[in-house]
Amino acid sequence: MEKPALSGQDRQAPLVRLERAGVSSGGRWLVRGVDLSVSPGEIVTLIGPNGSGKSTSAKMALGILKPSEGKAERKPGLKVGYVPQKLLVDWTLPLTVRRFMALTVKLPDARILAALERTGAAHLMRAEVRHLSGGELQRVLLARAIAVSPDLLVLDEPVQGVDYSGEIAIYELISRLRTEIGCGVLMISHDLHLVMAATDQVICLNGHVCCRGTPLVVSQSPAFLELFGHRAGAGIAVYQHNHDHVHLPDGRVRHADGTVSEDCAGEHCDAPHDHADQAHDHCAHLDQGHSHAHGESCGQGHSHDHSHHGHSRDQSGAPVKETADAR
Ligand SMILES: Nc1ncnc2c1ncn2[C@@H]1O[C@H](COP(=O)(O)OP(=O)(O)OP(=O)(O)O)[C@@H](O)[C@H]1O
Repeated sequence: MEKPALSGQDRQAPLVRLERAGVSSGGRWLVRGVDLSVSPGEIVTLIGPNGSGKSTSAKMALGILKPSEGKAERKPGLKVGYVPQKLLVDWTLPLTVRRFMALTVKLPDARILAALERTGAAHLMRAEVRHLSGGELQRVLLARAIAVSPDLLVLDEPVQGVDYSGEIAIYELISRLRTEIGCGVLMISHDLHLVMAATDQVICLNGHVCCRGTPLVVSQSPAFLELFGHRAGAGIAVYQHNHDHVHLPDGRVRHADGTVSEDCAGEHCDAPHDHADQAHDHCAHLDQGHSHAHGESCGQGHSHDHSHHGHSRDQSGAPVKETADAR
């Protein structure tokens, strides 16, 4: 494994950086020419079809795979929390969440509980892992990843086996964890239908970097549309909330059309909170698992334009298969 080369105390320095990195195996390139960096507090999402090199790129970033060409650099002493795509667990054996959390890293119960509390899974501490639902398992895996107080979270398909509303809740959770912990996040998403708007950068792979940018830029990029078809571009939902009014410091309200009034009566907003962010990523009620159609009021005291729609997913019902927890 190569040595981390990033010089390190600057908090804004990238936690991890790939430069023109590629891996070849058995005489063929698995992925090539990958440039990416993740800084503290930043979320970078890798998308792309099956076999496009997402996991391979993440493994180069983690140091599990050494690039055959290009560079992979990590901040010295980098602590990584990893949610792998697949787990090596014998599901015929009883295994409680508590034991599972401490399988690869020795963790005191208090730390396990605190991590589970952060992901809304404290009540599952004594549950058997094999009995967890898809969403519960992902919360437990996230808890296990954050229990090591990571600088960087690497999440390989963190919403697999999770239904639509649960998927939004998990994205909300990841976004909140990033803010609370201040870690960087490198996320792999196979799902092209719902990309978290909190993502600072989406990198679309297809054996090489096909396009990159903000979620909206990528969803409209000709390379993305060519790769996935125009239907994917039309169906992709960037999960964001576009508030339709802004509460001004003097208490008045500026509406989407630029007019200003004394209040926001008629806009389903009885909570005088700040709506100034036009695409923020937090809406606590979504953690309770419900969702809204585009432009629909959430009925939770303020009005949103919820842009998550056009979604479908393959529900295998068997979120965890086998192999390779590289933590
Ligand atoms: N250890 C390996 N040896 C040889 N080939 C590999 C190895 N790991 C992955 N590959 C191949 O490399 C390519 C990229 O695989 P990778 O797992 O990175 O894709 P991915 O985008 O994460 O796919 P998926 O969405 O299906 O998980 C695939 O063609 C895969 O078969």
